[in-house]
Amino acid sequence: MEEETLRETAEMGFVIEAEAAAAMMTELGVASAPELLATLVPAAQRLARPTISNFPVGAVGLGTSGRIYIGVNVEFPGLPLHHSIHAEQFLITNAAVHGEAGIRCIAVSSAPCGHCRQFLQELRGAAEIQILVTSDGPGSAFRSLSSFLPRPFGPPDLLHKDHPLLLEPHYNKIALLDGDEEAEAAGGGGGGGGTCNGIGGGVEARLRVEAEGAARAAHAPYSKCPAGFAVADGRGRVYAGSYEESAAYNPSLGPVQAAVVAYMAAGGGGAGKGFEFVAAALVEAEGAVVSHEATARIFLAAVAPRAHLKVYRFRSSADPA
Ligand SMILES: O=c1ccn([C@H]2C[C@H](O)[C@@H](CO)O2)c(=O)[nH]1
Ligand SMILES: [Zn+2]
Repeated sequence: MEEETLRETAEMGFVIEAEAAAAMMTELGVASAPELLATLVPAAQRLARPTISNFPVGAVGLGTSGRIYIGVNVEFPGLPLHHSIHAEQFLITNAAVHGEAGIRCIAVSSAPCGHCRQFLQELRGAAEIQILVTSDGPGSAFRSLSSFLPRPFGPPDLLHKDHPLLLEPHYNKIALLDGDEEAEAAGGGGGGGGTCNGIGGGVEARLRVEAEGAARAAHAPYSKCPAGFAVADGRGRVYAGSYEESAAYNPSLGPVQAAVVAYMAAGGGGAGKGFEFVAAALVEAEGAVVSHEATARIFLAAVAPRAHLKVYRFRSSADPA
């Protein structure tokens, strides 16, 4: 039965539609959706990219829509460890990329680390998120996030209670500067027209539009510096991710990592394959107190050295939502 599950999950990738989840429950003789999550964890682990640790982590979460989202850890040889993506962060970002409104239940292969317990605080109703650790054995049960992290520090310490949280809609005001202003803002380095690296203007335009949309949707209430990143593969397909901040700052997930999640969730970068990025775009505020440009350049130099990066700026508005 496990082999069958593995095969099906590999076919369905990182998102399982509600109908497909129901069919899997019937096929596997599983009584409830949360029970199905635990059953899928080994298959999720097989999608991980632990190229440094060789320690695959798989996380499987149930969305309020009934969809199931998979998360895996992703490591990047040649880069500092803080560029790594934890499975739980991948799961939440995967849900965000697909417009999911909430995650209430997660099964994960090993105990969530402190950094992930903190990252999950960004979700509305975090205390009640139910987590099951499959390595705890067959008798293990779902337990609330508040039992994993009692007395948390989180969004209520810094934000008004009505402020949108992660996975809730964000409409940050982003109006890109035009080419000339942008060249000035970038010190002459980021502006100008034309195409680079043999990338068609159509792809370049889509990268800009997708990165801008991702910046509009970013959760950056602490720095007020929303940002979005988009990458294009060799076939002209574009994947975008939004910056996701944590109230505790360090567990924040950068827009570059979020775009990697979007790329992998769509089937890119599987085991044995590299990250075939040929071009990228970053959208962030001019003079942003939190900037991702240097990090994005370091990341691309290590992971996809041929990829050309264009940086687009917008004039920072006083109050991004
Ligand atoms: O909560 C956790 C703890 C660890 N890892 C990953 C990070 C790294 O890739 C590897 C070893 O720590 O496991 C996760 O994905 N989630
Ligand atoms: Zn973690």
